Amino acid sequence: MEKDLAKEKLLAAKEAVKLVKTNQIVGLGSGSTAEIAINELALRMKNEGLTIKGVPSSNRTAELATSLGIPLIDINTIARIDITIDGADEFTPELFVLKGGGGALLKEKIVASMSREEIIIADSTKKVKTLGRFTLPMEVIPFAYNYILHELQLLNGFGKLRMKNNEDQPYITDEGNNIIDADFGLITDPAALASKLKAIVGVVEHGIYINLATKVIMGEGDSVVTFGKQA
Ligand SMILES: O=C[C@H](O)[C@H](O)[C@H](O)COP(=O)(O)O
Repeated sequence: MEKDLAKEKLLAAKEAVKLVKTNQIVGLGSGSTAEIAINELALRMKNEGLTIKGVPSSNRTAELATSLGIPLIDINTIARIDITIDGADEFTPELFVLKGGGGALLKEKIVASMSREEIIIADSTKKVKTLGRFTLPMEVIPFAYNYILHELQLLNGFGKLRMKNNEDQPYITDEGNNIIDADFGLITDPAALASKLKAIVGVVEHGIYINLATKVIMGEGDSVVTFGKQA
């Protein structure tokens, strides 16, 4: 039977949004699954009087949250975020996560790093045994992209500069950088790869999350499955 991914995303989003308490500062993720959660948050505000302040992880998310009446707070005026709900391109049951398919990984990772709880929500196609089925997005300084593409080859990887949809121009992130999508095959040692990538000059950030996600909530069929310590 074909999976109903929209339903699985909605189930995961609803479950995650139940964890949000009134007066919390809430990190707002990016991407199609996170956007469902943002809509659900707005519904709880309207129906239950939930009061929150949101920290958006992308310009697009900021626009969506504002259009739904979710008040935002400047990330540089706060020390911590109580809870963040975000999507993922892949995750493992051990809570390694790969993100950045939508190009928002840098701000998402900053928001995640400031969050006491980082809740990843996903449909069941996102669960993998080992990261690497999806290419690994990396945010890079435009001046350095060609150098970085060569350095990735020395790590037995293959990178490609992401282009804008239907255009001959490189994709530009919210922070004015480029994205390289890198293929390393299956990533059997995410920590080792992560530190090698961070050591390349010009790499701003990569999409591997290690010790950042506190819980993954996955929709599967008609129910949700939770991964993580508090599962
Ligand atoms: O840059 C994009 C983000 O990391 C997204 O959270 C990720 O790509 C998953 O997006 P979606 O929920 O649309 O599959």
